[in-house]
Amino acid sequence: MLTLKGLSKTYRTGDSALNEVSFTVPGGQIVGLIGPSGAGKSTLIRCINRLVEPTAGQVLLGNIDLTRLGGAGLRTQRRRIGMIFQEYALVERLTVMENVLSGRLGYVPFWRSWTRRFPAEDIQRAWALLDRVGLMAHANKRADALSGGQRQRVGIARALAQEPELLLIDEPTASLDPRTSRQIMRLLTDICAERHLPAIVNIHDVPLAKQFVQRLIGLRAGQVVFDGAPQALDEAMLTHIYGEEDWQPAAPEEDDAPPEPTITDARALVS
Ligand SMILES: Nc1ncnc2c1ncn2[C@@H]1O[C@H](COP(=O)(O)OP(=O)(O)OP(=O)(O)O)[C@@H](O)[C@H]1O
Repeated sequence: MLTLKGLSKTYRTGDSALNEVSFTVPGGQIVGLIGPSGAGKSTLIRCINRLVEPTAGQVLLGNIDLTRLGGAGLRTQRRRIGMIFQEYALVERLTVMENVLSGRLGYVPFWRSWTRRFPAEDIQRAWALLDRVGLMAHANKRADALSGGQRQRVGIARALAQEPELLLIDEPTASLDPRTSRQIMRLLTDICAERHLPAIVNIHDVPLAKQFVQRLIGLRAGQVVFDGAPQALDEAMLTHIYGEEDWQPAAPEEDDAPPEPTITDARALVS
């Protein structure tokens, strides 16, 4: 379980990016984080894994407050957080298997990682994960030979190889077509449920988020202005969160159906 208590961040420039953000994400739940550009979504994700130093507040993973840690303690606790990125962040010249195993690097002694000698149980775990994400047949391919959807599957398997207790997912589908985006969101929600993992997904595509997550949190100017089920997120609330900014993604190409003929068109056909 992840709990944020009064999390705030003011950058040195004076920009107040987060203002007293508090919420809890129980195991198995994916929260979709939405909001206009500059609302503080990336800052929130980065304050959780301490890539950005919060100005105030607590980040509790289980019962450990990550904001109090530094040095080795922080490094150890960061292993508990799996990250999944928009641009996958794979090592292109390494194989799929090697990329997945790199999720274990925080656990193996330096000399082993340097010689890429991973313990047998790590390799077994990596095979099981590749099976789960549907990439068994691609284990020995180089990452740069994969499609976008396959790369994101590697990114997911790598994050899981870490055996995380929390997933932070940043725009996982922003580089993917609509169909692949739905497959990736389905895989993520299934995996979180199976493993009882809490997750936060920063997502621009509100309709896609509404389709797959059980809970949405809307940020506006660093504050939580919506926290609830997708069904409760109506047009009025979306306008409140986004103001003038458009929350609709571009019309998906594959769903482009020919326009329904109007009555006038139909008459023209029979005349
Ligand atoms: N390194 C930084 N230094 C100073 N201000 C920053 C920094 N990073 C972000 N900000 C400011 O903090 C606020 C929140 O930015 P953030 O990137 O978290 O928003 P976001 O919701 O992720 O936006 P987007 O959807 O465009 O990525 C903005 O006002 C931004 O200008």
